[in-house]
Amino acid sequence: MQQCGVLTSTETVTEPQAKLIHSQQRQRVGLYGGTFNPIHNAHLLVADQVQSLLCLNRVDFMPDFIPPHVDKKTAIDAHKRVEMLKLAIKGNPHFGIELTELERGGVSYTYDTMKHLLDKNPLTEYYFIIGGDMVDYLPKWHRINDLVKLPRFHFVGVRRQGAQNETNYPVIWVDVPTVAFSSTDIRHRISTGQSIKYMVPEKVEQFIKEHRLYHE
Ligand SMILES: Nc1ncnc2c1ncn2[C@@H]1O[C@H](COP(=O)(O)OP(=O)(O)OP(=O)(O)O)[C@@H](O)[C@H]1O
Ligand SMILES: O=C(O)c1ccc[n+]([C@@H]2O[C@H](COP(=O)([O-])O)[C@@H](O)[C@H]2O)c1
Repeated sequence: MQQCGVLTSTETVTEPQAKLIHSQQRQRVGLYGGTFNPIHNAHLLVADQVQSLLCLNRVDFMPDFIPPHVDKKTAIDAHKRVEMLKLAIKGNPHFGIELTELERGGVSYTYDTMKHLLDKNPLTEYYFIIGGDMVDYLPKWHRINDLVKLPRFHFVGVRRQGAQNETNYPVIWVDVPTVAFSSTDIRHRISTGQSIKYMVPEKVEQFIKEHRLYHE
């Protein structure tokens, strides 16, 4: 079991120790960007495992406005995606929601988002969580070479079935049990009348039913 505490000392602190203490005072925040159309249990499992394995103070789910993927189908409106996120994370003190991309509007390029968040929060170290499919896609990301050079920014990769899960860009890989399904699978199951029980939190399932989402 990893210890995630902050260093304390009653003795005179040497410079390297001071630097260590200083670095540990920084907030370590995981950012989990996605369309979350809808959020599902694999997202929650990934966020929970990464938070605990990397000793992050918290993980913020960050819904995108227009996903940079050209081939992505239009998602349902942002308000409903956020409502489902709220229901899904309720009660977990390590989970939060970052709304900056919805507030900014337009295409949600991660470089633009990170420039903004890093400037706004100079003591925060960011860990941007991506699935293996997104890792494969990194060469096509907007200003990727500038993004990976940003200070206090790290990519955290989680392997995903069906992806190559390979890159030359710097990625901290975290071993998380693989769960194969996606939001696409869930939307498909709903539109064809199949059960999504245990694939999304119960409250999210209820919300989808009440609002007749994804029924086509
Ligand atoms: N089952 C999974 N295992 C690991 N990572 C996942 C999984 N599902 C989604 N992710 C990752 O979560 C992030 C947000 O994903 P997103 O909201 O697009 O979900 P999705 O299930 O991939 O959706 P869709 O099927 O609509 O593309 C991405 O980095 C994606 O790679
Ligand atoms: O900045 C980019 O070019 C870029 C390209 C692909 C994906 N992303 C981000 O990666 C996250 C996951 O993307 P998606 O398409 O799976 O929702 C989301 O926060 C996107 O904004 C970012």
